[in-house]
Amino acid sequence: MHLGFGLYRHMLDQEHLRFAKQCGATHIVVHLVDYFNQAGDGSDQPTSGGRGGGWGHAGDPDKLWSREELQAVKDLIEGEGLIWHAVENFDPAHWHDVLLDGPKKEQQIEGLKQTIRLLGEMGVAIMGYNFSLAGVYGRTIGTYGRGEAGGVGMEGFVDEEPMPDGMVWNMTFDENATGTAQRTRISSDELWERLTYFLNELVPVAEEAGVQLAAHPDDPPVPRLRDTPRLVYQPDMYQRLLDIVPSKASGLEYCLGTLAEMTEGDIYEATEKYAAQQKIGYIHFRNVRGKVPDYREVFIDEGDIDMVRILEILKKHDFQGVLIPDHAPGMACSAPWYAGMAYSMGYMKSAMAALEK
Ligand SMILES: O=C(O)[C@@H](O)[C@@H](O)[C@H](O)[C@H](O)CO
Repeated sequence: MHLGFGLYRHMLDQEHLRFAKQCGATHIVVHLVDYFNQAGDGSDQPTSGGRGGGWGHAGDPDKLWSREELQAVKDLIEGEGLIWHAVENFDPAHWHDVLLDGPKKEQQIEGLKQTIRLLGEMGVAIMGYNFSLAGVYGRTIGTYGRGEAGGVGMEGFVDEEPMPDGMVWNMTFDENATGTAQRTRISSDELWERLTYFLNELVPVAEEAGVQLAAHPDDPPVPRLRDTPRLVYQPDMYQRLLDIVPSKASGLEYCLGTLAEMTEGDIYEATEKYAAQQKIGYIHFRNVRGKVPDYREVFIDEGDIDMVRILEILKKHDFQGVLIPDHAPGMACSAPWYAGMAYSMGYMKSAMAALEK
C-alpha cells in the first residue's frame, strides 16, 4: 500500500510536488483537465459557477495530450523523486461524443486509445475516468468540518438547471453547439450501452499498454441528475461495470467518500468484495457524514467511515495500490488547503505505519 497525492492542473509545479513529498507521498495522481478556467478563481476544489452551472471550458478538441506535454509532466514529477501513478479524468473535449453517442464518437475513441498508449509508454499505471453525463454537479460549500472547517457537501436537492447544449460532464465543450442536450435525456440502459461500447473498445488497448482504466462512481450518487441517468450510485453497481469486460485493465477509482454517501450497501462489505477481486485501482481516501441528498465532507477522522477498518480490509487482501486524500476540509490559517491536506496525509501515514506493526 502506498501513500499518494492528487494534484490539479494548476498545481503541477515544483512547489506542490515538494509539498506532496514532504507529506510523505511517493506517488502522484495528476488531473490534466483544467476544471478551474472559468468558474475557478485559483481555488482548490472544482465547484459550479460557470456557464450552465458548470466548472469551465473543456480543452482543445483538436489537441490531444501530446507526447511532449506528458513527458514534461513525467520529468517534473520524477525530478522530485516521485512516481507518476495515474491520470484522473479524460478531457470532455476529447470524449464528449463517446459520452453523448454523437457523430465524432469513433474518431474520439481512437483519440482515447492513443492517449492510453502514450500513458503506457510513460509508465503511468492507471487512467481514472468518470463515465458521466452530468458529471460532478450540485455540490454546496459549507463549514462542515469541526471548528467550522470549510468543505464540499450536498444540502438536499438543488433546483437542477437542465444542462445546456454543448455541455457534458459539467463542462462546456462547445458554446455554439445545438441539440446535444437531447442526447443526455436518455434511459439508464442506453447509458450502460454507451459505457459498454467504451469498455469494449478501450480495455483491450489498455491491457496491451499496461494501463488500468479505473472508474469513479457517480458523484453525487443519485439515480438521475439534471434529467440524465447515472451509472454507479449504489456500491453493487460497480460489479455490473466490472462484469462488462472482465480484465485486470478494468478496475475502480475507489472513492470512499462517494461510496459512503450511497443510500444502500455497506462500505466495509463493498471494500471486502472489490479488494478480494483485486479490482481497486487507487483510492480517494476521504471521509463524510451523511448520505445523499444530505452529506457533508468532514475531517478524515470524524466522518461516518472507520478509516482504520478500511485499511485493515485492504491489508487483509494485500492491496498494493495507492491512497490519496483527494480533497479535505480547509483549515483556519493563511493556507487552508495546504493545512487540510497535510492533516489528512499525516493521519494516513501514521495509520498505515501502525498497520504494518
Ligand atoms: O470528490 C470526488 O470524489 C470526485 O468526484 C472528485 O475528486 C473528482 O474526481 C474531481 O473533482 C474531478 O472530477
